Amino acid sequence: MHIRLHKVKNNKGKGTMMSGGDQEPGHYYVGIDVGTGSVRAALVDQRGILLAFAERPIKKWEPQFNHHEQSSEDIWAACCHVTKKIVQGIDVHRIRGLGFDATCSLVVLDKQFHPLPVNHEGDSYRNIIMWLDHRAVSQVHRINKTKHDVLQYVGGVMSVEMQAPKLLWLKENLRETCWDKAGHFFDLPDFLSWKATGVTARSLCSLVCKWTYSAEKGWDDSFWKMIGLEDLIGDNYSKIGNLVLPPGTSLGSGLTPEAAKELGLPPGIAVAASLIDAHAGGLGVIGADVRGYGLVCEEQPVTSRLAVICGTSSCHMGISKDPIFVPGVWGPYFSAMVPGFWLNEGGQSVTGKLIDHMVQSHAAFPELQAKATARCQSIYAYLNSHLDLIKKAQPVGFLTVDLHVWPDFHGNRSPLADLTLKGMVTGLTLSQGLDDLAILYLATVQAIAFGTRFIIEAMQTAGHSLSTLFLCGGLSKNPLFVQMHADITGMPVVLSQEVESVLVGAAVLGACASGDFTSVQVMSLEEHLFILSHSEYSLTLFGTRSRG
Ligand SMILES: Nc1ncnc2c1ncn2[C@@H]1O[C@H](COP(=O)(O)OP(=O)(O)O)[C@@H](O)[C@H]1O
Ligand SMILES: O=C(CO)[C@H](O)[C@H](O)COP(=O)(O)O
Repeated sequence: MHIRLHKVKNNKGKGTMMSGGDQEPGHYYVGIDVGTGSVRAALVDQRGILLAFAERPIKKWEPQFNHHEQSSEDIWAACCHVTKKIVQGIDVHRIRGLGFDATCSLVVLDKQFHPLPVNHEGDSYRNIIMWLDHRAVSQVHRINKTKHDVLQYVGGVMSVEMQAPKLLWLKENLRETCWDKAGHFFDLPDFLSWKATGVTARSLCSLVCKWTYSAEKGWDDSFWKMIGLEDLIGDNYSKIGNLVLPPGTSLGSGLTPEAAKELGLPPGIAVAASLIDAHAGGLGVIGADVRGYGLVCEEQPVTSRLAVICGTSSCHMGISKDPIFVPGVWGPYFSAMVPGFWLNEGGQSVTGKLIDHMVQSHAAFPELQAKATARCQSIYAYLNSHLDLIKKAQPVGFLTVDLHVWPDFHGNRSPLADLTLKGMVTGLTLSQGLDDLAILYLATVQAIAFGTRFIIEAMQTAGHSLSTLFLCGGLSKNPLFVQMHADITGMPVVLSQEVESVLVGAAVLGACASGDFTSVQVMSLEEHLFILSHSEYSLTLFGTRSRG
């Protein structure tokens, strides 16, 4: 069976400015999404429709193997650049709110809010330890050996990608140049809302998901004492956050005059407590209105949906009314994504990054680039059409019969929760041509999709009842990636017609903070189906093919 594609609603105004000609003047909201590789901004209207979009790459450093760093100044400058672009030519006084989402990277500032170095070189421009940084291996092993109760709420095992091991690494390795001088440790989403408002409040999303904060009980002093970071308890946790707000809450007096000037927005507009990027994507898609398309999830509670946010990494977000403990899957986190629901977050630490790595490091990559450029196609569009040609000779299921990839090139986040795992490829031959590259690419995509199936099976075994996937993020623009997820999980995959769903999630935060909407979960349609504020959400549906 081939992919079926239904446009179910009009994508009015996409990519254009609302001119006021055929539309009533209304309110606008700005969403800013800081991914691993770039910053994106969008102008979104009251119906959740994206009117303008801009993107800018951000810098990354890898000074040593497994050390990944960024700069908060570089990221803020990119936020300003893209925001100025999307508001060009519009009446900025119609903008009512601003929301940020970002990767869960660790930003370090001194007591005067100046950047501090997180590296042995003492380069304070590089003041961010990125989420995928695996420098704190020894620290996370020691943290896990404590078997402290807070670990139950991160899948039973803390990940090296969370903040506690990174903080301990800074204390043990950069005591004088960083730790002793530090005044503020922020998750990147919270750094951005502080930069915009001057308010140091943290989002419940960041602190619950990455810092062991409990929505019900707050910080646990005994954990920080047990792991040797008792100094963070002082001054009522002022360095890591003592005012914790639900995502979408309006912060202080809104956008400061200084930040307003830098972003090209009016001062005083509402700025929301932020979300981690995967959670903004989850919020952007999980509540979509799918009535009328014959999907099994139409008759099921929202807890039957799994949002999969696929960019550099993939994050698998499933919600439940009661806490579900899934070994090796992060959470359960209360109210960290959808208010009032528990969240489990499965993940694969590198997916887009793995595909890019496999393709770019192959001997036939220069040939691929040259051929794709000659056809004005992206390398992935070219590879997908090349696979279509090969498939004419052999059915797709047979192409990778002898070639298998184990995708844990950066450890396994879920459900094995083992950072020491490595990647593998079996079935290699001496062939180095374009066919070989295309088939290796296919095997990599299939391996990632099997990884998703593995996570889903762990979640189902623990008590989730999942039936439908909702994909978003850069990889959801790749039809092969989407189709393999449908084939290999045996589940239908729903895509939004608005491909920038993560940004819609960020703008929903701004809309909520503005007071124009009462909650990020504003409309209750039926007892078990809700939609977010973007009620005209448009969908593209992909059919399911049977396994094998
Ligand atoms: N049109 C596309 N086709 C195939 N892959 C894509 C496409 N667009 C983006 N990607 C892949 O998606 C990944 C980046 O996704 P994105 O959501 O932008 O990442 P991040 O949020 O981590 O910065 C990269 O691996 C990139 O190669
Ligand atoms: O840990 C995560 C979410 O909890 C994400 O993997 C991290 O934020 C990076 O996201 P992306 O792959 O979209 O850049």
